Amino acid sequence: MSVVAASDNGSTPSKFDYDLVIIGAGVGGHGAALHAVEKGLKTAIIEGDVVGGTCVNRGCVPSKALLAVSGRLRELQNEHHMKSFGLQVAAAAYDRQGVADYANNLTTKIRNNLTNSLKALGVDILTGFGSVMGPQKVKYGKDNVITARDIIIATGSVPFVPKGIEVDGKTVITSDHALKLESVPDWIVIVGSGDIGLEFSDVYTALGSEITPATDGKPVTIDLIDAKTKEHKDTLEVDAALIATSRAPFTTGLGLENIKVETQRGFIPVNERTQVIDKDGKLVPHLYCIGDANGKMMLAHAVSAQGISELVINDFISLTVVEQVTGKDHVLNHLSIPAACFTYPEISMVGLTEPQAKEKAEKEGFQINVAKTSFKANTKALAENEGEGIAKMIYRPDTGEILGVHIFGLHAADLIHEASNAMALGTQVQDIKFAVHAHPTLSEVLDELFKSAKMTLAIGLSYEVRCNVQPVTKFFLEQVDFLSPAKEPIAV
Ligand SMILES: Cc1cc2nc3c(=O)[nH]c(=O)nc-3n(C[C@H](O)[C@H](O)[C@H](O)COP(=O)(O)OP(=O)(O)OC[C@H]3O[C@@H](n4cnc5c(N)ncnc54)[C@H](O)[C@@H]3O)c2cc1C
Repeated sequence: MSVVAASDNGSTPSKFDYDLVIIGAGVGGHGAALHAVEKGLKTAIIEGDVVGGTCVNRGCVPSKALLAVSGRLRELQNEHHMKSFGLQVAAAAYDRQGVADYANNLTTKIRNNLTNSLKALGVDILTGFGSVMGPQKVKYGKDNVITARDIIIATGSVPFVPKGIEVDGKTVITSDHALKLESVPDWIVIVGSGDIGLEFSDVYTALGSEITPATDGKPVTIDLIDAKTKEHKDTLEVDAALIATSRAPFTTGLGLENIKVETQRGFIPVNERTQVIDKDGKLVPHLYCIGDANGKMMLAHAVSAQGISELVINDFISLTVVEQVTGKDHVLNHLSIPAACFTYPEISMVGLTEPQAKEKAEKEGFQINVAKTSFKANTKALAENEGEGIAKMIYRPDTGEILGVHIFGLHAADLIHEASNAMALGTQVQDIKFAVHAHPTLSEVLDELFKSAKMTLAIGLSYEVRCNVQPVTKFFLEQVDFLSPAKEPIAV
């Protein structure tokens, strides 16, 4: 590696220290680095803090550890639920520090795994704050400059705190603080009801906090102002407030002005292939931005998918001639990426909501149908005494295209993948309904959903997808319809 003076700026280097340099070792940077090395690229990753980024250190991992513990506690404390199983449980309690340690230990373990995997594969981990100095040139730490054929920015995001709110880390906190579980306030207000706010409300309620507001003499005062009229509605006095009002991209100090890139509300503009776009609308050669910093979809698995997207890697390969590019142009379909909220019960979704699908249908001139099933009829859910839940699918009855699936119920976050994979692979309802599901499993909720869809053939015949509509049968149905138009669905 050559380390040159920081003042050596601007011109395009003729040979490079690395094939690929990634700024930020969160899930996005980590995933991209592993795949780049797999493809034979000499790769470095620059990290200003600790490997693993938000997901591992301040996001998915510790929050899911806390949810796992609090979920168990909630179940054990639910006497009615336990009795229905014929179980008697002595008063369940918890040790706050023990719960905090559990989450922290898991974080450390996964962070170490990630760091070791990078080292084992020969990725250089360069420590320090990174910035782009010019085309294919990056600075990190105090004065170290390296060159790279390609650069990926994967600098992620930080909690967004609206103006006027002062975070002190003790009584007014963000998710960064809350995940350490240094206290369990009696009365806490969660500002923001996105997935982070909802998940923390699950954790705190299970651990005994009161999420609704509060009595006098408390350290935190919250004024409720009507967002539209600005009229003062109420004042709450509580022990603590968790500010969970979304995330802001972490893109300051990245030297974007050196490559004529202007952020949009802090996000780095990219095209559908995550190539960075400059202020004149032109692509910046050899520069990509993945993950929360581009704002396309602020979820760990979406970030990883962007990082390992074949297009990005193929592009590097073609440049480094490690392999021949097969000409595959893979653009990640963000609509097929599932999202989940790990509350009790879980919520998951993929694709369009019903209003979004309606809008698209009106614009493009097609019909949509909605199918619904309940967990109440699912044997496994009933055996678990968890029959509360629904699944819903929005689809095109003329083509069988699945437009969106939403699930609310036990293990919804796991169940969604059958739908998201179907959408990613373009599988249609009339095909997936033949897939066989083991009994008794929760996956039968989706099986029922697919089977309950009602299709309409192009010539106007309705039939239930429950029948075996292979191409020959379809043809037969069409003939029947042609000879003697049927008004009622025909079940075969
Ligand atoms: C409480 C919480 C729970 C979440 N739960 C889930 C979940 O269940 N499922 C899910 O899919 N997503 C979840 N997320 C979102 C998920 O964590 C993020 O989408 C994901 O971590 C983004 O990855 P990233 O690689 O883009 O950025 P990050 O993970 O934020 O990583 C960016 C890295 O870049 C480093 N960095 C930044 N700037 C520089 C610089 N200039 N130089 C050097 N290093 C730099 C940072 O230190 C950081 O390590 C959660 C988030 C939070 C906050």
